[in-house]
Amino acid sequence: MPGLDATEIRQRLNDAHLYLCTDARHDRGDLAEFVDAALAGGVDIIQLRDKGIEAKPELAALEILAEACHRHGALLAVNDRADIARIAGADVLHLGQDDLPVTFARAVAGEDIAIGRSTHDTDQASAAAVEDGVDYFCTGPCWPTPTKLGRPAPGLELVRATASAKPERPWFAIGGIDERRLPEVLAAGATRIVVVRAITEAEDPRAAAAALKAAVA
Ligand SMILES: Cc1ncc(COP(=O)(O)OP(=O)(O)O)c(N)n1
Ligand SMILES: Cc1nc(C(=O)O)sc1CCOP(=O)(O)O
Ligand SMILES: [Mg+2]
Repeated sequence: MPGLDATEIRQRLNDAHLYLCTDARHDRGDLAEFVDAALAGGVDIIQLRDKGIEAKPELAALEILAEACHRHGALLAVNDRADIARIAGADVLHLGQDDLPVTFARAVAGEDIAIGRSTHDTDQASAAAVEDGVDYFCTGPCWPTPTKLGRPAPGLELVRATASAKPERPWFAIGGIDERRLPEVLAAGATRIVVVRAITEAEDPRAAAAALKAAVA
């Protein structure tokens, strides 16, 4: 499958509103069906986030995600690992504050990939809004979340501060967001969101994604 170039990826990133992180669902064995449903519901970007997964199963899971993303016109994202992102032909690499520095990650992952940054306070968000090589950033957690245990939550105050700063780069709110809480996130000024459990744990992932997408887009 031919990959998208950097300009197309950035354009799609700019148009994206709903970003999903999922693990490889080895416990359920339904990755292909799950991602197909989430994408059919309107997810714009899917990240494989499976902490501690070995390279071979990670690449196998990414092959499933890549095929589904291609079919649905969505972006494929890899968490943490620039080498895996490059081999998998991912569109996006997501890096946290303690992950690879962006210059090293870009040297490994190549030019035709967008790089995202996690931020947890206003200094980090302001830096990510202008840092060379960064294409988008996330602010969170909006609420404490079992998906990222031990990460203190700056809450919606960080969303408000980021929205007031009017960054030129796309940015997403993350952490504890679900359909019930989404109106508060939007009222705080976010126009793009990242979710995990709101879709991965939904009985009907397609309906869950569609409800979030309708509210956020
Ligand atoms: C889209 C998106 N936003 C934030 C994160 C969190 O990244 P990080 O802080 O590096 O934590 P881990 O996910 O690696 O545990 C993310 N992965 N994706
Ligand atoms: C992976 C991750 N990163 C966060 C951050 O703030 O950077 S919050 C988070 C987990 C979000 O999961 P859920 O939607 O299940 O609450
Ligand atoms: Mg990380």
